[in-house]
Amino acid sequence: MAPTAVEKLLALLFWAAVGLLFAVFRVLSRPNAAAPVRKLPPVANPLLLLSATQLAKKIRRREVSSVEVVQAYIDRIQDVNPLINAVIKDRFDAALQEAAQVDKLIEEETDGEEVLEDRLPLLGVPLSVKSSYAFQGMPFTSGLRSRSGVVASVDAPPLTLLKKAGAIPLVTTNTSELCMWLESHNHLHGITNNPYDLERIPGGSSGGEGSLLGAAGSVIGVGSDIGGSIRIPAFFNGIFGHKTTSAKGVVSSENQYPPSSGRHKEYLSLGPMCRYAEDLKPMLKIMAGPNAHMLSLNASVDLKKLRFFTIPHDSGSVWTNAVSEELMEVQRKVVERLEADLGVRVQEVCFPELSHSFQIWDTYMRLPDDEGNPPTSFSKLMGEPGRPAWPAWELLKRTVGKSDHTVAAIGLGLMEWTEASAPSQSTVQMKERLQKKVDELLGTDGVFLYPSHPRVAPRHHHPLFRPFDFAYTGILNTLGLSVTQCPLGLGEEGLPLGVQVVAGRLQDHLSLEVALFLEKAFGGWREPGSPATNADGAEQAS
Ligand SMILES: CCCCCCCC/C=C\CCCCCCCC(N)=O
Repeated sequence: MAPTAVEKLLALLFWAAVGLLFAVFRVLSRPNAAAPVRKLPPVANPLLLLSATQLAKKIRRREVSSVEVVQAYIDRIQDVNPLINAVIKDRFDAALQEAAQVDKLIEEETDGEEVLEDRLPLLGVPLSVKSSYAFQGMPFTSGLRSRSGVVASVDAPPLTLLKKAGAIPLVTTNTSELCMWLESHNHLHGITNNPYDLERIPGGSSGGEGSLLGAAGSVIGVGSDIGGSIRIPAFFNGIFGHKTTSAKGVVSSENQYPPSSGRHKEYLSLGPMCRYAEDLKPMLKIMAGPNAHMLSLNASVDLKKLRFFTIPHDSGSVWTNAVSEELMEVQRKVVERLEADLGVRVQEVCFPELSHSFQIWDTYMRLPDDEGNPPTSFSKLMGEPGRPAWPAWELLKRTVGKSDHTVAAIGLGLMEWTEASAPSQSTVQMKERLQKKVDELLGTDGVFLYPSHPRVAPRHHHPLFRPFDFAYTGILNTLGLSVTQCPLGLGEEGLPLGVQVVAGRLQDHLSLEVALFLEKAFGGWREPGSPATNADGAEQAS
């Protein structure tokens, strides 16, 4: 699968042009060295350091009231949001009223704690919601200026299920424009910052969720992922995120904006994002509702009996950056811990087809659905009803600061013009070969480790100059696998490290179990802004 001479030449020209543009960007956007470095305030309230599972238990036992927990999160959001800009809109007053009703219900409950746990497992626990989910009464904009003022009139099904389980939504959070970029920036709600370094990106498209969770402004949240939109923000913000097996609607993707079309329904996965690994499984169980049985979430998993593999990189794509040494090193440490603690052998494997991850993802994203309906074009989604946007015109307008769209969205619109009308047969064959190899490797008891991204959280706008690095996550959507993004401590610059834990289709219980192990072994989420975390830049990964 070595690149052809033509591909090498194209890549050379592309990277030379990008290098030039980047040099110009650096000159124009030189940071003000004299500006004080702003940091998040440390977490003062110990309630913010408990998992949703523990909070729900304490609320049920009346050791703490739901009002106290909700108020603690409101206070934290008010402290951190001016720095991270993760929240689009809050509903604090309504949430406090709902929390008071929860406390009253518990006060009057006579059926006992277990019945309550069974019926309402998240009773009284605060929740944050990505704004691509319809959330009744809240903005439903997907970062599009033309949708300013659009308010959802219903709840998306997974949100309905979480509310039914007793969770109390506090806020809706920012995304990239049309949820299709790895930086959460749009010209309606602004730019969201990474809580570990405000000059860096929180990832996207569920970047508002990632940032707020990383900042301890939320304990559980929900995201969506068609190319990495749960896992990239989970990685950059040091939290857990689960991309559910992509099998048409295990977790319903109804009432999302943009709505999925073409093959997107098959690759879009909705799933939980959270700070504590023990919340992943209960959340997913709730979000999947009647389909939860498809994921074997109740099956017990003996990690010692699993087969483990590690894939250190994408076999040398000419379009992605090389995986940094600190990320390679932390993945090696995971291998060592698995081998030492579980007595398993972790085998290194390599799939040359991964070097074409971007081409495979891109090709399959453009395919029609089973009825032959192609996906809605990006330019159409960018425009207004009946009036698609003209990306070239938008680019001209952007140069004079007059476009409603971000450079990333305009770039994606322009890229559509370069696409051939028929998919490349060699790419389709390559994907089929890769799918077969991966399915055989994983079976129903295999798990592999794969880098989440080649680098830790980049500085704002830098992904424009490395647009294909998301292929490390995107390829796993096309392959339809279950993937849990796990944090692994902080690296040299005080930024979160992590890895993707990948299991076969519908084997979500396996990657979720490995996440619990890795949280114990590596310490899970670390508080940004705490003196312990920030001493000399970082607490190193164990
Ligand atoms: C200047 C803009 C660059 C244009 C070229 C872009 C080429 C890359 C193509 C697609 C990037 C998609 C990024 C997807 C990130 C996650 C999406 C998701 N919702 O899961």
